[in-house]
Amino acid sequence: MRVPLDLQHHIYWSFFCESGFCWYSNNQNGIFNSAPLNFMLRSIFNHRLQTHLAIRRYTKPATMSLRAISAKDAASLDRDLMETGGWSLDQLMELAGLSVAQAVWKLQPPNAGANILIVCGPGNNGDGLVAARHLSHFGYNPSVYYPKEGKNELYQRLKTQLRNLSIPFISTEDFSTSLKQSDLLVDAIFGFSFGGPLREPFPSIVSQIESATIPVLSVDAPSSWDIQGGPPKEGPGAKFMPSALISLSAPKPCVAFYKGRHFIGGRFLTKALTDKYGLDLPQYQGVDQVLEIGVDAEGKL
Ligand SMILES: NC(=O)C1=CN([C@@H]2O[C@H](COP(=O)(O)OP(=O)(O)OC[C@H]3O[C@@H](n4cnc5c(N)ncnc54)[C@H](OP(=O)(O)O)[C@@H]3O)[C@@H](O)[C@H]2O)[C@H](O)CC1
Ligand SMILES: [K+]
Repeated sequence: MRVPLDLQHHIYWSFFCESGFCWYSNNQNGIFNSAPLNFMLRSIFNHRLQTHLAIRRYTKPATMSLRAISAKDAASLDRDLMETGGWSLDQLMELAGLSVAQAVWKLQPPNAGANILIVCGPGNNGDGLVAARHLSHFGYNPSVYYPKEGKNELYQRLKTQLRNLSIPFISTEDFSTSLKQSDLLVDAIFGFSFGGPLREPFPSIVSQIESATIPVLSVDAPSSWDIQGGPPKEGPGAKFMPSALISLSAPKPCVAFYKGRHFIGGRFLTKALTDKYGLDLPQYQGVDQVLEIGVDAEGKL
């Protein structure tokens, strides 16, 4: 959500003054050691600091926080959508994947780096497969690493669609080279059904992503993180902090451990459903399938 220009001016000015206040505070034994000057500067900086804090409060809605949904409720919400809401899994994954592709665009339009590596997992977090198709149509050069394929025939159809667009599938041998040659990585390995320590072949994959120097966008949760408890205490993923995260439908509790840019996607919820699960209905703008939000999700868990 955009902050109006005049407000931005105030924010920059108050930030400047706040920085000045810190600089001034660190220089009290230097040129600012006269008592009247000291008092005058402190008043000015305090006034500006208060203005800054007031503006921060005023701008809070610009980085709105949305209530989080537990893994159990997220699975139940998906069942509601499909069993009583008239949705099919294909449709939900299509919109989820489209929002992932739009988040990539917002992070990095193709002219800023078009080589996108998408790592897909065996479950529905593989909506990265859908994102790969949209990214190709958006003008990117996506490639997909799909080390353990899911059993659902839907994934085979998605693979066919990607092959028909000549989107390359990367082999395990080529993964580390491909990682070095890419401009951004989409982590679509595990979402809200991940649990327990990583099983093969994922420990080494997560380790490589964790130490990658390119930006990473994680889908629904940083893969290897416990959905409730955040990063593992040790081992692969313990230091994994993707530069961006897109939560689908609603943030998951592990967002409390996350620092970085945060988007919400999956523009298919109704007010009745968000009310049932105690969630917020994101205020998407125009035709956008994705909305940037803050990271301080408030829990209803
Ligand atoms: N409403 C929405 O917002 C929608 C979100 N979608 C996306 O779907 C995922 C949830 O998909 P789901 O299939 O339930 O689960 P995951 O993709 O998170 O993971 C399941 C697979 O992961 C394997 N797994 C689990 N833990 C481990 C582990 N420790 N090590 C290795 N592998 C693991 C699991 O393997 P099993 O052997 O246990 O079966 C599964 O294969 C959600 O997060 C969104 O991204 C959809 O688009 C629908 C709408
Ligand atoms: K993920």
